[in-house]
Amino acid sequence: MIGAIADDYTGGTDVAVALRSQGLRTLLFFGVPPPADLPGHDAVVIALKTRTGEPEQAVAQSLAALDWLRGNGTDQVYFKYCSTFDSTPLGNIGPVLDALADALSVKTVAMTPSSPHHGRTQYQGHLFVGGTLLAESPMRDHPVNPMRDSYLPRLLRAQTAESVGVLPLETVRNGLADALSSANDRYLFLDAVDDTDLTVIGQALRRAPLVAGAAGLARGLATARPGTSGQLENPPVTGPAAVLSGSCSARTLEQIAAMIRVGRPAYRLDPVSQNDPDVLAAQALAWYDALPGSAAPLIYSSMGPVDLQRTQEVLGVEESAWILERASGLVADGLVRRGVRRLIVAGGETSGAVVGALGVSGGAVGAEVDAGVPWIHPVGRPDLALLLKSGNFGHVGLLVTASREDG
Ligand SMILES: Nc1ncnc2c1ncn2[C@@H]1O[C@H](COP(=O)(O)OP(=O)(O)OP(=O)(O)O)[C@@H](O)[C@H]1O
Ligand SMILES: O=C(O)[C@@H](O)C(=O)CO
Repeated sequence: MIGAIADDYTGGTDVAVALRSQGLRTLLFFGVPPPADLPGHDAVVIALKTRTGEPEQAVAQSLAALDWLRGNGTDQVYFKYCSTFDSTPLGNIGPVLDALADALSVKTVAMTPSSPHHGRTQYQGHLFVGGTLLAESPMRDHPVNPMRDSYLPRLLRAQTAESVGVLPLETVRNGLADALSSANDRYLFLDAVDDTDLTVIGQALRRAPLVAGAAGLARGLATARPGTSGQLENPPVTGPAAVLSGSCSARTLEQIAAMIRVGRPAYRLDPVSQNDPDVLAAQALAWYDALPGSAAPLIYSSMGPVDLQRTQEVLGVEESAWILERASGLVADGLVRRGVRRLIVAGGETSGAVVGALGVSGGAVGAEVDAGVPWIHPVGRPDLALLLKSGNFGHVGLLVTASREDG
């Protein structure tokens, strides 16, 4: 069984749907699950909220997830980080990898954030986003972890004392097995620019106890698994929809503009004018209560880099994120109590706050609305569906279409 540990919640849904797409019956948990009788499955994803915050906590939670996975029949652990390698010089990818590799006594961990389905590719150790170097993509303005370098070994070396190397594309395509067996580096970034590369890598790594990367390599590993056995099915959920966004990623901003363009009611959470998250949330819910129509509304704090910098100068990066994440959780809870049945959330951290506030411990992976964006059917809540959208995922009209009455 493949057991994946994802460092954020939207990353968890992304890797879960990648495994599912290759026929693996996949269970998704938010946080380390309690002991339970699980339905038949071929893969488990434990989504954590460890991308940002203290490295010690990220390590402790990842090791707890590892213990759970080993106790539940996992023969291959996959550490899922972001396809744009979201992290800072303090971590948390390096510290978590060090801890997992030590715990599993692994000499070399092969990895790549390449995920061609999402337009991410690795060439000569450099990460590209839609053909643009990472550091020249909109990720350079990310609110919490701006990515200002594109060379993966340098990014990881800042986070670990272990050695880091690259397998160039030519070696991946001609001589991968030899290169892997003679590798001396603790971490090895494998170039991959298309799905065939990832399938070949997945085959070569099918017995590796620990592999890391984004959804692309998880898909490659899944293709190497024999005897897959169908899907866990969930009927579609109907009922009122709402969109909640804390993502400031470029694609989310375009999706929000599309919501506003088609005339959806929209309410902006502004932490500068109100820095008490409870009041901020109460005001948004009062606005929702006064809405006349039935069109799914948008509640958002998303803003472009210039406005964002201004907010962060006033409140600080962590404080503004904390206010908005707490407010988003309260708003989500209030919306569901008011009858929202399809809740669409943009942003990984924001999704973490929402899932926590709703007390959702996990769910089945349902229909994929767009690459890496599946509906999640929370355990014990057959009347509720969540769409947790990674910041840069989805077509421009995704928020509009997913929240339509027939979405
Ligand atoms: N107006 C704002 N001012 C300051 N911080 C904000 C604002 N809006 C959102 N944030 C914070 O920015 C962070 C956005 O991260 P989040 O993970 O939710 O989105 P993302 O990075 O676009 O998504 P993903 O991680 O899926 O790529 C959150 O912590 C959120 O609270
Ligand atoms: O890999 C990605 O880009 C996403 O799954 C993600 O991690 C978003 O937070």
